[in-house]
Amino acid sequence: MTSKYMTGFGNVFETEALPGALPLGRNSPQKAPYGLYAEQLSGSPFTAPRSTNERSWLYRIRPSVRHVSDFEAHSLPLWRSAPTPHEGGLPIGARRWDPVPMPEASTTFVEGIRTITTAGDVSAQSGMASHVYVANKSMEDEYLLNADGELLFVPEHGDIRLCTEMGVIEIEAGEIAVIPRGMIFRVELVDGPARGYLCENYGGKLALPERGPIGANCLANARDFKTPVAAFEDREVPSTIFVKWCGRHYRTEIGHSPLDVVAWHGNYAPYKYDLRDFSPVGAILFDHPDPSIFTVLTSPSAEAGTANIDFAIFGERWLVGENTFRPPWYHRNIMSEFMGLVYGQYDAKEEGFVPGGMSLHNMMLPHGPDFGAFEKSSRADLKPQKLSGTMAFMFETRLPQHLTEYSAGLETLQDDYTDCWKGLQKHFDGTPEGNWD
Ligand SMILES: O=C(O)Cc1cc(O)ccc1O
Ligand SMILES: [Fe+2]
Repeated sequence: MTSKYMTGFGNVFETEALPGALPLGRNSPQKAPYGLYAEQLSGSPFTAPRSTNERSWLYRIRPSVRHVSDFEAHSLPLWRSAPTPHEGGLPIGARRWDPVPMPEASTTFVEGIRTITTAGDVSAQSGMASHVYVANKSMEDEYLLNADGELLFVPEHGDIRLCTEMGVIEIEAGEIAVIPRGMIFRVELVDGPARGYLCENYGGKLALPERGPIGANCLANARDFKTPVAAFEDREVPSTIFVKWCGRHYRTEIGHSPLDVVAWHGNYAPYKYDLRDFSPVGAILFDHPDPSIFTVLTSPSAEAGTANIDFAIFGERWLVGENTFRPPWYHRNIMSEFMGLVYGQYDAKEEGFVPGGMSLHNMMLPHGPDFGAFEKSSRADLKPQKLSGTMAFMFETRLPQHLTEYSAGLETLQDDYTDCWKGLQKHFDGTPEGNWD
């Protein structure tokens, strides 16, 4: 199956899977074409400024009150929501994990969500959660509605297909997708088991960052984002919708597929993006700029420049800085940094940080290149160097991130991570050159 997309970020789109299904000139005709029901899906308050106002009109076989109405409690103990403070024993300190093991038992995407960190408060619509998903089974006649936040998918292994109310998105490692808050969808596996990272954004919607003096081009360009065309299912089979609402899980049983939107228009919609389309702008003479230059998407908070989440990537690029220590510097940061690796090697941690693995460097806690990276880069011949075949990323938030009981107890948690800095010796000997023997 090849999905079809419309291009642009935040555009007002219109799309119909059957000719004439989209009413012309009005949103709510007395009788919508094909006997469809008209329904508005509001992603922002009605009165939000135009720049952040998001809503779509959906023309569907049944209104969603026929899909999602009677709930029973459901248990998904590993999919947690903020706040989860102080579950992980010692709450602070740098942490790194090898990949979450693939499950042996049959596991769908919903069953395979494992929360690694949470930040903020889901009911206050502020903060986020970093998850890993593992799945070896497609969701069949099963769907998810997450009222708690939009979901940013970062696949690491295995292609997945996101069948949503507003169309079908396929993504592979190197691509991302965002499913808006409240959208119903299911996840299918395209080529076997899948694993990836998931950022659940409780706060302001992910948007393109300002470019400032960079100007009108580069970084993530709006035209490279893709939103699916309308696609609907008219399938009458017993089906389950899982609902996550204020951190609790529910389920509702219905007799048909809820993916029954025949046409839609608006600017509240899912999208995908190929991270390899990102055009990095960096230091072309000296020094290592702040990683914010690699921000793909940002979830704003009410405070300017203080993101609820920045999603930044570290992909292919040239390093050309003269008389420069080229990897990231040592630092402490008021924001907290969850990192993952999709493929390749990360220049500050060539060993130990592997694809599918992850690390957490929390608010104001020190970190930086490991001993090997420091030694190598301090002594390297500074010819232009291409970092190839690599894609690391960061979910960075203004809020501290808390481990869950699950992530603190994961068998793949590296108990020797902080040893990676143990070799860093004193080079100070009172002379301006220092001692580099
Ligand atoms: O800690 C990290 O590896 C992420 C990071 C990368 C970088 O280039 C600069 C700062 C930073 O926090
Ligand atoms: Fe950092």
